[in-house]
Amino acid sequence: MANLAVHAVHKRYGAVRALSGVALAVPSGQLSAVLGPSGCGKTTLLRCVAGFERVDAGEIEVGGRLVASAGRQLPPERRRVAVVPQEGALFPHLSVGDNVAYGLGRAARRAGRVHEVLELVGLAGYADRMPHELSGGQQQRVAVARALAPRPPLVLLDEPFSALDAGLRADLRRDVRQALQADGATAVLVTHDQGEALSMADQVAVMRDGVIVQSGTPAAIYGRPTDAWVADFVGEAVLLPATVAAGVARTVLGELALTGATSLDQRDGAATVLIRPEQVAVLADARSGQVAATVTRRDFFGHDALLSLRLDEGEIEVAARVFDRSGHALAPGERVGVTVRGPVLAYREQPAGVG
Ligand SMILES: Nc1ncnc2c1ncn2[C@@H]1O[C@H](COP(=O)(O)OP(=O)(O)OP(=O)(O)O)[C@@H](O)[C@H]1O
Repeated sequence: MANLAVHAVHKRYGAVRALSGVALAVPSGQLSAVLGPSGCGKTTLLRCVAGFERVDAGEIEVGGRLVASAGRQLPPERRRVAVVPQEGALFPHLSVGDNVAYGLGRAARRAGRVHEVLELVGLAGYADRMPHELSGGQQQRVAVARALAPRPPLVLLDEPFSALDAGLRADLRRDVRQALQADGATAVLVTHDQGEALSMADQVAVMRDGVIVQSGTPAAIYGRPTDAWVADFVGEAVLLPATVAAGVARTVLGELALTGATSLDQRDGAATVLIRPEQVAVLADARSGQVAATVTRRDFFGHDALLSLRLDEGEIEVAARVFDRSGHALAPGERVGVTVRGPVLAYREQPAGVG
C-alpha cells in the first residue's frame, strides 16, 4: 500500500500555477525523491502534503487516510507527517535528548525510543548536548532522529543538506538513508540536486513546471530519460541531431545502435540522440575513432574529468568523461579522436539549441 498517494493535485497562487495535476505514490518503507529545478513546485507540493497549504483540486492520502482535497483540509498536527527542514529545526533551549523526545508519549520515552533513534543517526551518547554544541551536520542528524521518533506514517525532507558543505553531505546522505531504511520509514526527499536524488532514493519523480514528468528508479531515470529535457537535467547529456533508420541513428559521431527502449517513440526519421559523457571515448590519435576533435576545456573533479571537445565536423561541442590515471592529462588545444561506446537513445523531438 502506498503511504503517500497524491492524485491530480492542483495549486495556484494568483496567476501562478505552482502545481498542475501532480500524481505521486510512495510505497510503504520507501524513499522517493522529488527532483526538479528551482520554481518547479517542489516546496509547494511538500507544503500541501504537510498541510501548510490547501490544494485547489485533487486529493492527498497519507497512510490510507484522505488528508486533503478541495473540500477537506486536515490540519498539519493531525496528519502526523514529520518535516525535516533545511536548517533550524531544533529548539535551541532543549537538549538533544529533549528535542528528540518532544513529540513522544511517556511510554515511548521509557521504551528507549530516544536512544534508539539517536543511535540510528550515529549520535548515541549525544543526548545531553545542547544544539549549539553540535556541528551543522550533527544538528541535521538530530532533526532526522526527532522526525523518526514518533514513527510517523510519512517523513518529508526539504533539501535537508543544502546548508551543509559538500564534504559533509556525502556521509550524511548515506547515514540518513540507512537510518530511514533501518527504521522502515516512508519518506519523500525534495531536492534540486540530481546526485542527491539518484544516490539516496528508491524512486525518483522528476518535476517540471508543476507536473511530474517522469517517475522511476534512479537507474531508469538516468538510463532511459523520457525526453531530452529530463536527460539534460538528470546528469550531463550530449544531445545530437540524427536520422534514425532501422534501429540505427546516423549522427556526426557515426552510426550508433539504438538501445531499443520500448518506452520511447523511436520511429524512423529526424531525431535527437542522447549520449552520456561516459560513453564518449577519447583517443590520443586524432586519426583514429570516428571524428577528429580539439579539446576546448577540461574540468577536473579528482576522481575523473569532464572534457569539452569541439568536433571538426559540424563544429559541434560534446562532453566526455575520462578517468585518466596515466599522468598525461589532455589539455585544451590538444587534438584527439572521438568515438561512442554502447547504444544510445533517440527522441523524436528537437530540443532548443540542438540542430
Ligand atoms: N506564497 C506564494 N505566493 C505566490 N507565488 C508563490 C508562492 N509560493 C510559491 N510561489 C510560486 O510558485 C512556483 C513554485 O514555487 P515552489 O517554491 O514550490 O518551487 P520550488 O521548486 O520549491 O523552488 P525552489 O527549489 O527554488 O525552492 C514558483 O513560480 C513560485 O514563485
